[in-house]
Amino acid sequence: MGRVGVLLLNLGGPEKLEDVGPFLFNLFSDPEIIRLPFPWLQKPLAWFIASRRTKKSQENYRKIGGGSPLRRITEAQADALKGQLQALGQDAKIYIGMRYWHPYTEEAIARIIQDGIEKLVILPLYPQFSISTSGSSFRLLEKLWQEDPRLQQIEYTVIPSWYKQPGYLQAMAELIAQEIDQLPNPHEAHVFFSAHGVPKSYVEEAGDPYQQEIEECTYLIMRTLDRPNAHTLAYQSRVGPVEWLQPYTEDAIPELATKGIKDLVVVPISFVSEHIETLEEIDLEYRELAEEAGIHNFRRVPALNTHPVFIKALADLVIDALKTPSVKLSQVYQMKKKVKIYPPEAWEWGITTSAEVWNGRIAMLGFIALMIELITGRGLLHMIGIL
Ligand SMILES: C=CC1=C(C)c2cc3[nH]c(cc4nc(cc5[nH]c(cc1n2)c(C)c5CCC(=O)O)C(CCC(=O)O)=C4C)c(C)c3C=C
Ligand SMILES: [Fe+2]
Ligand SMILES: [Fe+2]
Repeated sequence: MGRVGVLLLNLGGPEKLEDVGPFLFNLFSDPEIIRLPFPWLQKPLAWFIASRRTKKSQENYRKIGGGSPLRRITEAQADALKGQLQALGQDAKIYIGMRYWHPYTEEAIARIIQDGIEKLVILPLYPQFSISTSGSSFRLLEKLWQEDPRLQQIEYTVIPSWYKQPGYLQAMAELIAQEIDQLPNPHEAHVFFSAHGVPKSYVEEAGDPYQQEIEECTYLIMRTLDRPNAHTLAYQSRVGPVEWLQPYTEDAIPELATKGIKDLVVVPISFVSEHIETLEEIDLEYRELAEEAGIHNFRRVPALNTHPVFIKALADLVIDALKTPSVKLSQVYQMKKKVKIYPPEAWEWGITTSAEVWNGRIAMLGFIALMIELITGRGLLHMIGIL
């Protein structure tokens, strides 16, 4: 085998408070995060939503130490994975490609080319597939592949999702068992899975397999845990006015309290690293909500981070992927076959590489100037006689 690389895909997070605004702009510029019927609206709307959200989001990042720990944790996972692969006799270079912040996917790809990688495994750090997460990174990669003939020389394979991997299930079950056993009445603990939500239309209209994969994953973890405890699945972190997957975590917690539940073990299920939604939303907001509702024993299961059983699971995934026939980026959407691409024409125009963010800002300024001109009846276009 030639030179082997592993590309870990992740979301990225603002490292400092001043990164929050541009990070949110990148996120909302993604047509897989806000699906609009008119692609030209994407950038102006991204700017509008990002600027309205920045202050609130900064306050949350301030509460967890002034920035996201995601880069640091992902780098630690990459180091641990490299070591584990080496122990299994597989040399590989590990690359980190974030979707919305540094180190960007484009930077990782540039280094993969520079290093002369001949065989590449593409591994998203999301156990379950969603259009809005792994799907978005795969689309970006597809675009980069189409644009660069040097990438077409690389033999690559994609791991679309891996929530059934036994080592992953084992590591999750171990962490849950540890928390249950620290409660005064372990058998009464209610295991509360809190998944990151997505808009309901993603599942019902666009065919996102995310909900189904989350439900199956929850079932498999409970089976691996093999305890008689009751469990619930709910969805957290809703953004915007549309309906998201239900039940919402913030409704499900008080409802469990009304049923007399006093001991809760909260399991973040859709993400493998600590991030703002575990450290702020669950640890601060939901804990307070539970306390007010009368749930006094509230424990949160830590994210996997560099849990050795989890790192071994990632290494096994890589080694298996190198042995089996390759999966192409264009096949992923066929495999997740219910997924409809919406709107189709958005992909001609809409993919936002982080390098294009400046174009977006210029487009946004142009749009604002046009709006001002249409409202006031004065401006450049009137001066040159177009309006
Ligand atoms: C599997 C995990 C995730 C899914 C699914 C997901 C969908 C999704 N997210 C937003 C909007 C936001 N996400 C934000 C941060 C964020 N999201 C995830 C994971 C998933 N998102 C992570 C790990 C993080 C945080 C990284 C970190 O900094 O630690 C944010 C920014 C934070 C905030 O302002 O609250 C937004 C906004 C949408 C709209 C969406 C599905 C369409
Ligand atoms: Fe998110
Ligand atoms: Fe979120």
